[in-house]
This record gives sequence, structure tokens and C-alpha cells, in this order.
Amino acid sequence: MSLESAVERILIPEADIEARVRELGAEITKDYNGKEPILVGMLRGCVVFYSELLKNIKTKCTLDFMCLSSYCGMESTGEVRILLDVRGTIKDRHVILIEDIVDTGLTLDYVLKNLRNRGAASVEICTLLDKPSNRKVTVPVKYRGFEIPNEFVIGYGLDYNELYRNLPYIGVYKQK
Ligand SMILES: O=P(O)(O)OC[C@H]1O[C@H](OP(=O)(O)OP(=O)(O)O)[C@H](O)[C@@H]1O
Ligand code: HPA
Repeated sequence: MSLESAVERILIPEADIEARVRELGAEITKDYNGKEPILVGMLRGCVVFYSELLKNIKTKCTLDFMCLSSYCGMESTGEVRILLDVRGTIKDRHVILIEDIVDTGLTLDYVLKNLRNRGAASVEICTLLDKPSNRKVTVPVKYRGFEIPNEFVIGYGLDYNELYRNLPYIGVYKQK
């Protein structure tokens, strides 16, 4: 079965994503000039967005990553686990959490509290996609690429059971 056969329809074409990511990069560059932020990518879904955004941030910054897991198929288990933690210290740093999607909000709610407890100077969220209609907890999203409807999406880093992350656009997953 081809990659594309899992796609019901294309929701956001590659060119639109690239244009929006350039705008987000410009905003972050302006807001964080002189603050030397640490960009904490939430593995693995963030990888494509993270690297594209990074090229568009034109101020000094450092990179780090966390890996959390809570999904099984299309459902959040509600239990968030840290599988990999940041390598560097967070204390007194300006943190930008880079996510592919905020859906129920459970993952970022957990991470926000965790990093604030470690004494970060500030923690903000930058997400490519925001699905507000499925929220279970409120999370403050500062930088948002696109608001999307309550549908399960794949591509541009997002998976269904670890597959389809390498599609170059955001598509709605075709349920069998
Ligand atoms: O707002 P939520 O409902 O918590 O969903 C958002 C999270 O779910 C996905 O991660 P997942 O646990 O599937 O891991 P992944 O990044 O490896 O895909 C996604 O990358 C976000 O981190
Ligand atoms: O719509 C989604 N697609 C892929 N991964 C996800 N994690 C939360 N929501 C989604």
C-alpha cells in the first residue's frame, strides 16, 4: 500500500506550511532577540517542523529535545510519560517548546508544569497545528501555525502508529 493511500484529503499543502513557518520564524526572531532561547523539540512528531523553523530563526539560540509519549493509535491514553529528557539545564533559560500538534493539551500541560518547576525564566509554546475543539486542558499557545478541525491528521512529522511522518504535507488520515 502506498503512503498516499492513507490520506483522505490534503488539509494543508507543503507550500502553505513553508510560508507560515517563515512567518513564525520571523516572529520568534523579533521576540527573542538577545535572549538566547533554548528550543526544546518534542520528539518525534516535531522533527520536520523543528528543522524548517530553525532555519527561519535568525537570532542566537540553543537546541534540545524531549520525547514524551501518550498516544496509542488515534487516542490519547491520558497518561503522559517522559521517555527522553533534555540534556542541558533549563534553570533561568527562556524555553520555547516546539510541537507538531496541540490536541487534548495533556502532553504540553504536563511539560509546561515540569519545566516551570525546574526554574525556567520563561516557557512558551510554538506549535505547527492547533486542534482546539478536542482540548481537555487549557494550554497557552503563543505561536500557532494553523488551527485545524477535529480530525486525525498525518504527515509533516505526524504519525498514525509511527507511519506517514514522511508525507510532505498535512493530510486527514483515511480510516479503514
Ligand atoms: O495534546 P495531546 O492530545 O497530548 O497530543 C499532542 C501530542 O501527541 C503527539 O505525540 P505522541 O505521543 O503521539 O508522540 P510522537 O511525537 O512521537 O508522535 C504529538 O506529537 C504531541 O506531542
Ligand atoms: O491528529 C493527530 N495526528 C497525529 N498525532 C496526533 N497526536 C495528537 N493528535 C494527533
